[in-house]
Formats: sequence, C-alpha cells, structure tokens
Amino acid sequence: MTQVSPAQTPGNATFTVRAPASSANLGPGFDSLGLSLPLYTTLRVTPQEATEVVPLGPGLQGTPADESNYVYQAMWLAARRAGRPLPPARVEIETEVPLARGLGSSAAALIAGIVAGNELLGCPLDPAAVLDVAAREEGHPDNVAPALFGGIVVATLDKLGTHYVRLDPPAHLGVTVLVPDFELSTSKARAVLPREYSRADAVHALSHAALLAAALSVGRLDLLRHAMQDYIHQVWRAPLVPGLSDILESAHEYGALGAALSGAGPTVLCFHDTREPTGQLHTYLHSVMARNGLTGQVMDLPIDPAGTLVERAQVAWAE
Ligand SMILES: Nc1ncnc2c1ncn2[C@@H]1O[C@H](COP(=O)(O)OP(=O)(O)O)[C@@H](O)[C@H]1O
Ligand SMILES: N[C@@H](CCOP(=O)(O)O)C(=O)O
Repeated sequence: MTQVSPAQTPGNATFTVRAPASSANLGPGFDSLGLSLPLYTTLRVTPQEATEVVPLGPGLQGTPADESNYVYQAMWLAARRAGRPLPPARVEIETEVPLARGLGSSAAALIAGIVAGNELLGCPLDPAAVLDVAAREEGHPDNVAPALFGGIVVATLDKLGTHYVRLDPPAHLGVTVLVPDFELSTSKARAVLPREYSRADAVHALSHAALLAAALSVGRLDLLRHAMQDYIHQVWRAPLVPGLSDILESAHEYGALGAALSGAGPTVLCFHDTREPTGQLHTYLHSVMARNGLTGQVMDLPIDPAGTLVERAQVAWAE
C-alpha cells in the first residue's frame, strides 16, 4: 500500500484511492484465502466544508448518493477506530468491479473507504489496523486482505487480530474468470451453507487448504487441481450457479490448472499457465454458459500485485 505522508501535502488537497477486485476461497480456502485482480474501485476525495457522496457511472446505479453509502460508512470505520470525527469531504466513487458477482466489490469499497478515511485523518492507522477494521466489518479476511495488499493472501481473523501472509503470485500463474450476467449476493450464498460439518469434511478441507497455500507459495502449479478440491461451500452453492459443477469437474480437460467458485459466486475462476493459449478454455466456458441459458463474459486477467494505492496530486507548496 502506497502511503504519502499528509505532512508533505496541503491538508485540503484532492487524493485518490484505488482498491482492486478479489477472488476469495480458491476452493478449499473458505474465508481464509484470496487473490487480487486488476479491476478497480476508485475514490476521488476532496476535503471541503460539507460532505458530498457522488457515485459515478453505470456500475454504481442504485447505490446511495448520501452518507448511507457503503464507502462513506467505511470511511467512518477508520475514524471510529482512530477515536476521532471524520473530516467532511466530497467523495466521488467509480468502479469497474461488477457488483454481487463474487469478485469482492464490497471488499474493494470497504478497503477504499477505510483507507480514504485514514488519509483524511492523517494516517493514524497502520496497514495492519486498516486490515483488522475491514476484516471485522466483513466478518472474514479473504477478500479484504488481497484487496489491501495485492497478490495472494492467506489470512485468519481471531479475537487478538487479523493475521496474514502475503505471497507474490507464482511465475506463469494467470486467471481466467467467467462472469455471468446475473447477481448473487454474498449473504444469500452464505445462507445456504450448513451450520456444522463432519470431522471427515473438516479434515478434507484443512488438508486441501494447507496443500493449496503451500503449492501457491512454492509455485507448484501441477498441484493446484488436486489442492483446489472443496466440500465446504461449493457443493452447497452449486444449485445457485448453473454450470458450476461441470466446470469444476471438466475445466482441466481444456487447459485449466484448477477451478473454483470465485468468492460466493456466481463468477467462476480457473487458473491457467500464462505460457499456454487459453482459447480452448474460453470456448469451453462459453459453451457451458450457452448450455445453461446464461450470458456473461470470459476474461483472462493477471493477479494484481499492488493492492490499494493512494495518490495525491502534486501541489507546489508555494501556491
Ligand atoms: N463501490 C460501491 N459503492 C457502494 N456500495 C457498494 C460498492 N461496491 C459494492 N457495494 C455494495 O456491496 C454489495 C455487493 O456485495 P456482495 O453481495 O458482498 O457481493 P460482492 O462483494 O461479491 O460483489 C452491492 O450490492 C452494494 O450494496
Ligand atoms: N468467503 C466468502 C467470500 C465472499 O466473497 P464475495 O466476493 O462473494 O463477496 C464466502 O465465500 O462467502
């Protein structure tokens, strides 16, 4: 995260905060593993006497243009953690992250808002505190951690704090996402999960999640397909995402290194080797959508290494 000391810039200067999309879980890493993707939520913040919240662009149609906006509420979370009131500002919000598709739009909004609130206050919170505020608000750290730090993040939230390890993406690991043209809210997709699991399911999940984290950390791309097996959430969510079961079973035949529901869905993520063409995989994913009467987009994306960035306009002190 790039932080510019407010002491170096005038207190009323405009700044921008850019937070990326994320794909959480990656199969068995439910609520604990995620990666960052280069689609962004951007805030343009200008300190002024009265607060204004301005969602811009078609992606944010229907989100509130007032203090109830999730981004503005997130700015206040930073102020509350710092124990200070939030200074008023004009906050313009734009996003490239499709809402309610399992690509972490709410995490990007939350992180961007907390970082912007922190900037307005002169950065009283360090990055670990920003992450902890966000993870407690979201209830799980798997989207907010990669949205803040970029790359791939393994994280856990407990009473003492949010603990994490950030991994640089392994060489040659690329992502292909199938983003269907329908929304599925995270709360709806969490409501279908069972309250309890058997010991066998727990052992299956923790052994696969541990193998996946280890494989990603040493670049063992050959293990991804095996390590990404999951019975904790995908099997329960499959009825909400037509075509998911087919893709999980067969994507490797079309070049995928592994496949998973992205976050709570309905986006599906496949890993690919960036040295290999992905045309066959795209054709397959489009055919799954067509068979299920769906439309949507298939995109190849790199893993975003940077995470959230803050930029201040260069303003000469003499002005
Ligand atoms: N930039 C934003 N500004 C305001 N609200 C947002 C923004 N991004 C996301 N949200 C809120 O988050 C909701 C989607 O969150 P969620 O169901 O968790 O899906 P996901 O995070 O996978 O996109 C949206 O319906 C909207 O209420
Ligand atoms: N671990 C969460 C992740 C939700 O991600 P989102 O991008 O769908 O908000 C879950 O699986 O519920």
